[in-house]
Amino acid sequence: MSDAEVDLTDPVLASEAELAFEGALRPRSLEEFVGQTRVRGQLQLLLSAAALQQRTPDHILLAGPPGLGKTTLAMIVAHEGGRPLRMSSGPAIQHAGDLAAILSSLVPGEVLFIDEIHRMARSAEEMLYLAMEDFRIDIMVGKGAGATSVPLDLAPFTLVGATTRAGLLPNPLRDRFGFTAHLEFYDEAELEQVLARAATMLGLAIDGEAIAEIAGRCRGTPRIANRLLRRVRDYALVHGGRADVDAVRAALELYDVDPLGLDRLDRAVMMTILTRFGGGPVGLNTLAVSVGEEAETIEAVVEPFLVRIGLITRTPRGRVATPAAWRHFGLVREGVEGPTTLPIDDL
Ligand SMILES: Nc1ncnc2c1ncn2[C@@H]1O[C@H](COP(=O)(O)OP(=O)(O)OP(=O)(O)O)[C@@H](O)[C@H]1O
Ligand SMILES: [Mg+2]
Repeated sequence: MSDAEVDLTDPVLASEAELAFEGALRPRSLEEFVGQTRVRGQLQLLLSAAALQQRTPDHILLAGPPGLGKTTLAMIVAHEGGRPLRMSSGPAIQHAGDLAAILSSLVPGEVLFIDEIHRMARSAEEMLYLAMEDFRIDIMVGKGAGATSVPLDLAPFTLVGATTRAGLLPNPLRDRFGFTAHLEFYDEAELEQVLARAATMLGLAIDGEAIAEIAGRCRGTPRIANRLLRRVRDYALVHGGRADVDAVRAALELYDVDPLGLDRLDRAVMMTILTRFGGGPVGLNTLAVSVGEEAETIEAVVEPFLVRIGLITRTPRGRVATPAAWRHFGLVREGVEGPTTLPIDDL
């Protein structure tokens, strides 16, 4: 998702001012970047080796759900190497010519960030293969029988691609990245660090218990953590109280964020599987139509988190609700004996 767009699937909508603030909260170095220990180590090695040999680092693909730090890492790659950064996105590259214009104007060593790279035009994708491999493109001059292709040398650059749907990238493109980083959801301890850092930057006095409560409810996602923190700040401000655990609970209830961090769309998806399809299996497209949302959003935004917390599983025949899901929503599957509700701690 590009940072210019407001994420409509987010539990708490962001205003423009808040998007700007999100930018200000971005860690600027690998050292400041919380969590993703594995990816951080891998990136560190790749960047240090390139620096030692004084060459441009290999191309990097960053894959994972929205809000886990892909754009942030792309900026860090440029910043750590002291390289200029050019930002573009798949949807902005609808013709090979759009890409040729960008590639031919890169300066040596520049980092080219293409967000949502899976949404780039096919013709541009093919141009990119050659550019990534040989730092060269072929430009077509003229039309019809008289058309000729003219090779154009490019400055060496590092491509950083980001995608929420690595599976949609054609193999030839995926294979040309020297390294693919799969970003994972953050655990609660890491999210607490993200929140503590953001609270300091916001000048918000908040206690550890309140931070832990938010960390447990932000879908393993730093972007959501930062947004929920701002809603808690608002709540404390308006009610003239402290940003304590009561303020967190009240604010998050107001914004429909449940104790597991599920937002309205997550719950709509779960309730559809549970009540309309008897727990599944249900196919992705059927599910998307039933909740009135794009299949891509369900697959990239909603599903990874529901799978991760064990509420659904993906099977070849479709999505299936787990026993934990029936319990969380206090429902009983038809034909199955059992208690109607269990405390959430049992999940
Ligand atoms: N590891 C981290 N440590 C601290 N803050 C982080 C971290 N990762 C992300 N953030 C915060 O979360 C926000 C969202 O991160 P970012 O924009 O990089 O996500 P993204 O993966 O590019 O999302 P999208 O797929 O929607 O573009 C940033 O403003 C940043 O402050
Ligand atoms: Mg991004």
